[in-house]
Order: sequence, then C-alpha cells, then structure tokens
Amino acid sequence: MTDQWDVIVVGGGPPGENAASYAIQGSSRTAAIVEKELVGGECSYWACMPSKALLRPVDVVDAANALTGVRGATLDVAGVLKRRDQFTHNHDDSSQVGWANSVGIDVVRGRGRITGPRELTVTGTDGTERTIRANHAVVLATGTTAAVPPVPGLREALPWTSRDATNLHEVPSKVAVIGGGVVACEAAVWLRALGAEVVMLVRGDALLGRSEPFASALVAERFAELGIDVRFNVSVERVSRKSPADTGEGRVHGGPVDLVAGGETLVVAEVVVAAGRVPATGDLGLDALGLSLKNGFVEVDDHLTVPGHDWLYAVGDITGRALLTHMGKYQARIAGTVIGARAEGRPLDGPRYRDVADHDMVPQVAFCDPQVASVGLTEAAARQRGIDVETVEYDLGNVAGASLQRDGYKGRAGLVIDRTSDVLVGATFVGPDVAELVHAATIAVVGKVPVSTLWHAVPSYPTVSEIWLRLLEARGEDSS
Ligand SMILES: Cc1cc2nc3c(=O)[nH]c(=O)nc-3n(C[C@H](O)[C@H](O)[C@H](O)COP(=O)(O)OP(=O)(O)OC[C@H]3O[C@@H](n4cnc5c(N)ncnc54)[C@H](O)[C@@H]3O)c2cc1C
Ligand SMILES: NC(=O)c1ccc[n+]([C@@H]2O[C@H](COP(=O)([O-])OP(=O)(O)OC[C@H]3O[C@@H](n4cnc5c(N)ncnc54)[C@H](O)[C@@H]3O)[C@@H](O)[C@H]2O)c1
Repeated sequence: MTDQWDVIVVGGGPPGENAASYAIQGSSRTAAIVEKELVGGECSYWACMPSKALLRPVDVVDAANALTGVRGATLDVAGVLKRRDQFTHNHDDSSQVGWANSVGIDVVRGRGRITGPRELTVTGTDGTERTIRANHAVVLATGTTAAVPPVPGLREALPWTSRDATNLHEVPSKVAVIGGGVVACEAAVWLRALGAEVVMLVRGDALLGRSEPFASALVAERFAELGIDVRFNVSVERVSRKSPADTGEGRVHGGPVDLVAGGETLVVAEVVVAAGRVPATGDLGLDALGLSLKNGFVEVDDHLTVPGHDWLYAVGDITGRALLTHMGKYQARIAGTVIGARAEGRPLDGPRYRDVADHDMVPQVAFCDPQVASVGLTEAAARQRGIDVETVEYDLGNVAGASLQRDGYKGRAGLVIDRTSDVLVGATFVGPDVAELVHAATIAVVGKVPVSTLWHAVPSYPTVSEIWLRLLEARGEDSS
C-alpha cells in the first residue's frame, strides 16, 4: 500500500467516513481513513445504533400495552440483546471497510498523530510506526470519549460508561446513573425496562437540562411512573467498591458499589457514568502545530478548516460544535466539498461550502420515554441572544392523531417565534413517537418560513402533525 494519499482522515466514525467520500467523489483523488479501533466509530458500535436498538423494543411494548384491545406484549431480554448485537455486527467492521474500499477509500489501521504539515505517524496495534502524507488535506475526526468526573474512588470502582450500558450483556440488579443528560435519560429507560432498579443522581435541578422546562418536567413525570428514582441537586462525593474486576464490556464490574451522595450512602450493583464527553485530541500531536484548543476541542471556521492551517480540517464531535452524528456528517459533507473545490482551484462561493446549521439550527432527538425532539433555540437561549421572542405551547394529547396512537397519550409541543421577523427560531415536541415530527420544524427554522405562511401548510387528518395547526391556533392570530 502507498504511504501517500490526496486526503487523509483520522478517525473512521460517520463524520470521518463522509469527509473522505465527499472529498474524492467524482474525481480521481485518493483517500485513506486512519482508524485505531473500528471503522464506523462510536456511533455504530457503542452509541447511537446499539442505544436505539435497545430502546425500540421498549417503545413498541409500551405502545402495545397502551392500546385497548392489544394484550400481552412483553420484552424478551435475550432477544433484545441479540437484536442489538445484530445492529453492532458483533463489533465486526468488515462491512464498513468493504464500503470504504468500494468508494475508493483505503483503511489504515492504527493510531494517527500529526508530526508536521500534511504528515502523520501511524502506530499500529503491534507498536510499529509508519509515516504517511497527504497531498491536499488532513481531516481530524477523532470524536470523544466518556468523561469520568474526578470523584474520589469512582475511577477505581471501574464504573460502566456509555460503552458498557449500550453493550450490556447482563442486567445489573440495581444501577446508579450519574448525570441527567441524553445518555443518562436514554440508558435509564432501557435499563429499567430490562429489569434493573434505577437511581439517577442529577447534579442540577432538571433532566435534559438544556431543553425547554416543559420537556424536562414531562420526562421527570414519566420517569417517576416508570419507577426510575430521580434525585436532583445531588453530587456524588465518594465511591467505593468491593473487589472491582475487569469482567469485560457490559458485564458487572465486581462487587457492590457504595456511593456517598447528598449525605446518604447508596449501595448498588453497578454505576453508569453519563457525565458528558472528553474530546479525543490529547495524543493527536496538535501542540506541535501550536494549535490552541477550546476545552480540548479543535476550533474551526465555517469551512471546517483550522484557522492558519489551510490543509487541516476537523469534523464531528472533536469540533465541539454539536455532539451529534447527523451534525458531524453535515460538517463532513461541507469539509469534503470544500476540500474538493480547493483541490480543483474552484472558488468557495456556494451555500454548500459553509456550515450554517451549527449556528442555532441544530435538531436533536432524545429517544427516552417520552421522546424529546427539538430544533434551534429554546426560549431561554433565544432571550440570551437578545431575540425578542414569543412562545406558544399545546398539549399533544388533545390532537386527534396522537390520541389514536396510544390511549391516554401524554405530550406537549412548543414553538419559539422571533417577533421581529415572525419566523420560528425553535421548536420542541415531547411525547411518544415524536421523533419524526421535528424535521418539519427544522425545515421551517432553516428556511426561515414566516409563520403566516405556515398557516397554508395543512397537516393531514388525523395525524400527530395536526399539532402544527393547534399551535398556530393557540397563538391566536390568523395572519394568512
Ligand atoms: C450512548 C450514546 C448515544 C448516542 N446516540 C446518538 C444518537 O442517537 N444520535 C446522534 O446524532 N448522536 C448520538 N450520540 C452522539 C454520537 O455518537 C457522536 O456525535 C458521534 O459518534 C460523533 O462521531 P465522530 O466521528 O465525531 O466520533 P466517534 O464516533 O467517536 O468516532 C471517532 C473515531 O476516531 C477514532 N480515533 C480516535 N482517535 C484516533 C487516532 N488518534 N487515530 C485513529 N483513530 C482515532 C476512534 O476509534 C473512533 O472510531 C450518542 C452518543 C452516545 C455516547
Ligand atoms: N439521541 C441523541 O441524539 C443522543 C443520545 C446520547 C448522547 N448524545 C450526545 O452525546 C453527548 C454526550 O451526552 P451526555 O449525556 O454524556 O452529555 P450531556 O452534556 O448531555 O449531559 C451530561 C450530564 O452530566 C452531568 N454532569 C457533568 N459533569 C458532572 C459531574 N462532574 N458530576 C455529576 N454530573 C455531571 C451534567 O449536569 C448533565 O446532566 C451529548 O452532546 C449528546 O447530545 C445524543
């Protein structure tokens, strides 16, 4: 194999894969992905895919049991785990490597480190080193790893991280989840459904603390119904474990764990740390380039280029812009298109060369129970930016389409509208199966569709989308 490509991408998660393929598509350029673990990255094997594979059966059973006339839906734990393993291909990345090769991308196994402009050293699993070079561009796409807060005894207790929770092979009898963000809320739902007793230790006063308050409140209400014990304003002070043991991913890591939190001692079979992410920039050799990192993240301009280094790009979690697969892939499409244009001497004068969506137009779905699907700014974030906004909310349970989905459907939606321009700057939907509702809102936010125009976007009857009509009516103005 050669040691020189036109484009080298470090990190083979979905953003890395997309950056490589967009950078060479329709050309004779060559590309390589350097990957130290599995091509497909965290998302495919330890994050998005296994977590959603675990949550979907929970959702289906819940939906079936919420319908009069349907009886006896239950979870088969072994079957659920088996289906999860199908989605993670039992950690075999050969199909991803096959895809890369099929579109002209080489895969270089090993840990990449920048040693100079357009130059990297790759250390293989056997310790051998190899120097490789890029003619045009190097793209950093190394992602993040789970943060483990510096609580005395926590690291020594070998707690579960999201990798163990998504790849669980046994269900601990009782789990303490540290954190109240998306990882914590999603994991709490599947662990509870699979049979664990779950206690959540949340530092702040809300679940999904960056969401609209009504979303946090509905999730907390439902978690109480599910028997998830959520404790707010609690910090873990100390942890100790009898005989911690590295029993492998997704297996209980030793004896019972004592946690001292809020002046109380809690004894659990396992701890799940879901306290955010740390960028994987530590050993990338970036200091040699004199790069200043922001909390460890690589700063880029809207062409995803590292300022001052026109050959160096970054995409995905490592940019700290939006730690979401779809946003990383969006950045990758832009970076790849920019690399192609620069390689061919074309100007970057079209909309596809600039990252726009990361600036306050990011969609996200938390697939917990209930789901929380949102895009853009919350009311609080909009006000913080000095936008004069009005808000409108409506109960999803009062929408005919929603009531047909489940008996006693509970949910709520809210819009954040910029009064000056009369366009939507944010939207949040909370409830069972609301994930697919958010894209309509994303189109309205990104397209800056005036609310008066939305009156003419007629939702079909009886669908959950009629929430749009109800929200406009609740705003109390027909400006059509
Ligand atoms: C439990 C969980 C669930 C999630 N669910 C969702 C979801 O439903 N939807 C969503 O949009 N997002 C979700 N996310 C976030 C999503 O996983 C990330 O945004 C996404 O994986 C980021 O992709 P990335 O390529 O930037 O990083 P990663 O997926 O982390 O990939 C980085 C790759 O780089 C490799 N690497 C690192 N350093 C080097 C090096 N020096 N040399 C070579 N290779 C290296 C790693 O091995 C890895 O394969 C979830 C996250 C978690 C933790
Ligand atoms: N469905 C999805 O789209 C999805 C699912 C999972 C994760 N993700 C993404 O992955 C990223 C990581 O998720 P996450 O939930 O780990 O992070 P997060 O930032 O969403 O939440 C972190 C939580 O940990 C708490 N925390 C932080 N430091 C702590 C400490 N020292 N002690 C106690 N608690 C502490 C925070 O208060 C917060 O509740 C997020 O950006 C998220 O968007 C997305």
